[in-house]
Amino acid sequence: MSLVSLKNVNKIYGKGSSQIKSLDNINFAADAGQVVLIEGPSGSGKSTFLTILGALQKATSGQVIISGEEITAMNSKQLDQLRLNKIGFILQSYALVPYLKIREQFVLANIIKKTNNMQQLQLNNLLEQLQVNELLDKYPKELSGGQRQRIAIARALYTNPPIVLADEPTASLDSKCVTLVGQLFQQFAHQDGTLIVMVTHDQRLEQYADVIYRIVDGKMDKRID
Ligand SMILES: Nc1ncnc2c1ncn2[C@@H]1O[C@H](COP(=O)(O)OP(=O)(O)OP(=O)(O)O)[C@@H](O)[C@H]1O
Repeated sequence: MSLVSLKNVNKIYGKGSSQIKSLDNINFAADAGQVVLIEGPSGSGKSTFLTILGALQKATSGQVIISGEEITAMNSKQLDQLRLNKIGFILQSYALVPYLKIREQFVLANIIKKTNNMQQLQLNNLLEQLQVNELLDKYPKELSGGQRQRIAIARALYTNPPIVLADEPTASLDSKCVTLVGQLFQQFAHQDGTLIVMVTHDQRLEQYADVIYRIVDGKMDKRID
């Protein structure tokens, strides 16, 4: 069984004449251990797709199945638990807490999700691999966009989620860092069985993907398998 799947999913924003069909009958499935890339032009529905796949918002119709559970009927508490235990998010906004030093961002993640997080040594290795290990005593505002982005990636991976959903994870990164992140995603997927789903404009990430889909005007096609 697939780790995540969407069946006949539609998403309509707005009402009446101002309606926008952001997702149009999407069928999608992905397995543990895959790096999946979703590309498409601006406004094509990529972020909408990712937020529905991550149970951050509901589809207008269709089924969303995460780890064998159909989420449509879940209440907000159940959805919170599902997201906490199963999904690591890498969002465009980075979602770092502005008044916490970088090391405290990880302490906070450990307070929110208490079990199955990385040991200190694993975290140190991860931060070193992403070349952000010297930044632990800084605040987010003292970092560049690319440094913040790599911290957000480390924080998402820190809790060992079976599913990582990434929205434009390399938008602020130079090519050297794209290589680091691409290799890291492959390592987590192929060695640890993590499912990585990323939506992006960044063609530099294509070489690290096992499967590539394209969304145009809310419709999804598989491009490379
Ligand atoms: N909350 C919302 N309310 C109304 N319309 C929305 C909302 N979110 C997205 N849309 C619309 O849905 C469509 C798809 O948007 P979405 O953000 O998913 O695209 P995208 O491919 O991620 O774009 P980008 O690459 O620019 O981030 C767009 O027409 C957008 O304007």
